[in-house]
Amino acid sequence: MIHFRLLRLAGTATALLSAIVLAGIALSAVAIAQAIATAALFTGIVTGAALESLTVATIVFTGALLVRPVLSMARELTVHAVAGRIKVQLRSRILTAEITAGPLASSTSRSGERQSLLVDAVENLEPYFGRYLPQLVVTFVTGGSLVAALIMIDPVVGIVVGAIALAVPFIPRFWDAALAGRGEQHWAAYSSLHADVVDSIRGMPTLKALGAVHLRRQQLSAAGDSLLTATLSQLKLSLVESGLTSFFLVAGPAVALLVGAARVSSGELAPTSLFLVTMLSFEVFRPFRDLSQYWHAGYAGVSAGNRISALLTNAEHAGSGAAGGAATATGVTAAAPHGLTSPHPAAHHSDIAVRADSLSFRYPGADSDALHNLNFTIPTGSTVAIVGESGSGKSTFASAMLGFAQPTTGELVIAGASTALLGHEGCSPLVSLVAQDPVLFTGSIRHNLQLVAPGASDSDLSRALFDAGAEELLDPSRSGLDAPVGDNGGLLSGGQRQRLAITRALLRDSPILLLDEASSALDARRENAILERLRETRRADGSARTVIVIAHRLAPIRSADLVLVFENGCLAESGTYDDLIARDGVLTRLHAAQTSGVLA
Ligand SMILES: Nc1ncnc2c1ncn2[C@@H]1O[C@H](COP(=O)(O)OP(=O)(O)OP(=O)(O)O)[C@@H](O)[C@H]1O
Repeated sequence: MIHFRLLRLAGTATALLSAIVLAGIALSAVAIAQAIATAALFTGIVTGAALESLTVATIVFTGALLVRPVLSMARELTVHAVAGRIKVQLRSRILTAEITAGPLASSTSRSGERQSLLVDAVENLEPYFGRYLPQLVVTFVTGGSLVAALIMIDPVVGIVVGAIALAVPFIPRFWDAALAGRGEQHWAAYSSLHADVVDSIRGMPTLKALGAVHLRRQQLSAAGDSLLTATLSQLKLSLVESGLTSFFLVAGPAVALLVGAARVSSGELAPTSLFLVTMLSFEVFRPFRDLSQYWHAGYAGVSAGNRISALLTNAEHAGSGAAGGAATATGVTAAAPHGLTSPHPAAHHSDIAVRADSLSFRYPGADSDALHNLNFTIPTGSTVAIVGESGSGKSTFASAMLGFAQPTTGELVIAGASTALLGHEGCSPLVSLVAQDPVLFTGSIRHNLQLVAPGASDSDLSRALFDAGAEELLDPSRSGLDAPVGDNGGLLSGGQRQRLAITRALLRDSPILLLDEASSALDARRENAILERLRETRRADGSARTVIVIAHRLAPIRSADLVLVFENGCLAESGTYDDLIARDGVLTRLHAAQTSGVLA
């Protein structure tokens, strides 16, 4: 089972795999030399040869005895070095793929499943690359050479041994498909259980609050049973395979001995050659025996490798769209295909921060657009509010701003450059997103802030906390910047978490700050005060920052320079709050619904 797709996963370590193969072949060569010396010694003893004539055989035998452990150690070290390198490379490729694919791709798969792919699937590939694959090559090289040698000594014994040796790896190929299928089932059951456990741990407070712990326990227990069934079903088939392989491995040398003895009695093989033929026959099957220990690693590696390959291939496809003709936001230009707006050196200083030009976006597999034919401009330095009912496309627009949701048709231009050309890599320095439920990392306030601004001084951090209205976090009685935030900010209130996330975004100093319900945990008065402060803050170079606020609540949008009202993915209306309310359109309806309590 050499899968070339899997070989590609080994990346630059493929060449190093040959070092393991060479060490394996060297070990086999030493074992063969030892076998030949043993045969010579036996023959010498049986025929009563002079001791001096056995000196060479004795030296070879002893030398092989000493060299074998050294070579074994060298091979083990190479296996660990190569496998370690492959794992590091693969994990880094998977993480890069995850980052490139962005939140849209991850929203269609479970985080626990992705976690088991990153940890367990990569771990499963270690024995595949480090043991199974090199041993496969060693087995065919040494087994094939020995059978050829046996044929030269005695064609009949050689052909019989060759035929049995061929049966060992080929007979199991009849149920390859069944084993691969069960391997897939096993992996699916394993990763699903893993994902359920991750979900349960993450959602434990919710499960307890809902009184659903018992039900969840039952579901986990059922998932555990499915995994057990899948494991046993795979194990049964593996055991049949191992049994058959073991039979051939024992029968092979025995048959060689019988055939050799028959050839001796018929006078076609010298009795003294029988020792050599028997010893060499044992050596033909020794690498097969080693290989049979790694059958399981082979199947497990193929199932894991297939999943990793699929993920990487999907990411490459997804990435090729965004990265096609990509240019960095630093002004490196590329030819703009299909008339897209290409980045230019003045991109950061454009008067227009954002321009949607007949922008439409449809999620893969959806039957309607999440964003439909949007046309508007957002001037640089302005504060803009995007409002709309739930599901109207506000967060999808935020994904488009970050280069994750690439326009299905039309164009989204940020600071003079098309997001299709910028890709996520290019959009990221231009747009800092703060989501409603931001992720904080275990550690101190300083640790979370310096994640984006490693060189920022304490006064920079304090100013940013002030600008985000989070100055109470500097309270010395709470250890100030060194105060721990807890697991995902568990030691902070919802509003403090959100303001710390806004501070983090401010420290990135990007031209556009995008707040997606980022202050929803605050009361309206405080939310307004923070937005006012954000309007006043300047970037490090003194230029005005464009602030885009996605809001459910109407209170924070009253003072916005421009309000964009989304409805079913379309731009229903736009203007200042007062103009729109005076127009008595969609915003008025939203306003009325909110004040009457229909909308939250
Ligand atoms: N990952 C996704 N895959 C498929 N469809 C999606 C995905 N995310 C959102 N949608 C759909 O796209 C439409 C717009 O969703 P979006 O999240 O942008 O709305 P929203 O205005 O931000 O809503 P809310 O105010 O509730 O957050 C909805 O119909 C939603 O069901």
